[in-house]
Amino acid sequence: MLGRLHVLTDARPGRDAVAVARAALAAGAPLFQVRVEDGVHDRDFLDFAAEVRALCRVYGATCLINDRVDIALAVQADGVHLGAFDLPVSVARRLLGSSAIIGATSRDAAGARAALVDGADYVGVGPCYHTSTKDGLPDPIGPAGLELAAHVGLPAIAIGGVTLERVPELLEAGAYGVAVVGAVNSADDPGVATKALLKALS
Ligand SMILES: Cc1ncc(COP(=O)(O)OP(=O)(O)O)c(N)n1
Ligand SMILES: Cc1nc(C(=O)O)sc1CCOP(=O)(O)O
Ligand SMILES: [Mg+2]
Repeated sequence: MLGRLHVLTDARPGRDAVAVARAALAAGAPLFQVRVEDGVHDRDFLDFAAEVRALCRVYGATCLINDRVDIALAVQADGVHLGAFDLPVSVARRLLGSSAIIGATSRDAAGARAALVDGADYVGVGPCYHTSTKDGLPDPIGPAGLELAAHVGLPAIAIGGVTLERVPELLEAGAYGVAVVGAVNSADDPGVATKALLKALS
């Protein structure tokens, strides 16, 4: 079953993303998405992904790779998350096979319907709120925008500015789950933050 809490790695310089991953996984995070900053060398992405993938195995969690089908194959991840500028879902499916988990970013209902037709397993819908984690995003769609994309037949994972306090309104709008960077990676205690998010999602 697809996890309801997707924790994305925060590999910005100066952060110990692996320590955060270990704490979140130990606290029960069911799914990690390995995401690195633009410009990271392939070799470094590969090594980091292999480390997180190995940790996910220890804790029985799902491991997805952001953007990169080749790295997912190389570390035997469970799947990938793909956006508008990444490989199409259909190509990733051909390369990864039917059992791979493939997520697609959707910004509206039309995008979510396209992801469904393309064979995605879930849609990452956002930005739901303002986020300081990523630049260049369109205006936030809010719970109302999420609601439109969450009812096309694929599990919707709300992303962008998701906090513990916002989880109830996102679930109310039809989210299957949430994806977070800051809410876990910038928390004083990533394990405690993970547990609180899981409780809110249950
Ligand atoms: C769950 C989830 N939803 C959306 C995204 C964003 O993906 P994308 O649009 O490809 O942007 P980058 O993350 O690659 O910068 C995501 N990663 N995860
Ligand atoms: C990686 C990413 N993609 C988004 C999108 O809307 O496509 S928002 C986002 C960053 C999410 O970080 P935080 O939980 O700290 O707001
Ligand atoms: Mg992408």
